[in-house]
Amino acid sequence: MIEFRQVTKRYEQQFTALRGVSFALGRGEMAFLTGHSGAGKSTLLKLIMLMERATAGQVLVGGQALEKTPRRRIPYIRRHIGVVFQDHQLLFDRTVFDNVAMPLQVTGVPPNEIGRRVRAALDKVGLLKKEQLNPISLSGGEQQRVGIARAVVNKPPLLLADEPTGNLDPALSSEIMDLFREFSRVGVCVMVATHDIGLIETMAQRTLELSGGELVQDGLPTALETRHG
Ligand SMILES: Nc1ncnc2c1ncn2[C@@H]1O[C@H](COP(=O)(O)OP(=O)(O)OP(=O)(O)O)[C@@H](O)[C@H]1O
Repeated sequence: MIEFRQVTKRYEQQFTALRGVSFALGRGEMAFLTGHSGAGKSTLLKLIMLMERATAGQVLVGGQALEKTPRRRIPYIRRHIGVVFQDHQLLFDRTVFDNVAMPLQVTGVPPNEIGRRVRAALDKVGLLKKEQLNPISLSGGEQQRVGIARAVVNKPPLLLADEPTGNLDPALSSEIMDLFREFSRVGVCVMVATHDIGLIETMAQRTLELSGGELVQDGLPTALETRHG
């Protein structure tokens, strides 16, 4: 689903944010992406979302090499990627339902189909009963779950999350991770960028670690623990 082949990203022809990064993540696979601040995590996610382009090497999403993607195709590619942010970027002037419906409205899905799909997404994150509330009245963990419902409402084959548990306590964080794991079980490829080593260690999932723009680890977190501990 995602493949990096010797990817290098240099900003403004000088600062190298990623250097020779190679890995592949398949359909239904889940992995954490970790590393110190400035290690290149956001840059890696931006390359997948086509918010930045690689300076060298190849990024493939769904088997397609992104460097050949013309600008006009970018919105189409992005529609196949669900994104979850730390601050979840919900709109507080509309209901939970309307927040989740947004990606469908912009692509012109008919209203009764929107209702069906939004409720299916809210059901998956356990928020069906809260569809008419304003997200401001929800807890931080619930707000993050609304963000996840919005990210998956299009049924994207790929789900990216950037520090999705940054503001949550450990119990809520592991609930959110369980949700991601469920999506991966039904075939979604999930990549979660996080600083939270404690969370990674409890999850026993494949972990890609960046350091100074290089991929220094790709494996289970026991290896990470040994290196850091
Ligand atoms: N648009 C840009 N122009 C120039 N340099 C940039 C740009 N974006 C990121 N960088 C630099 O690239 C490096 C990697 O940044 P990136 O945001 O990918 O790191 P990160 O691992 O996500 O960090 P954090 O965990 O703090 O978000 C940093 O040194 C950053 O300053």
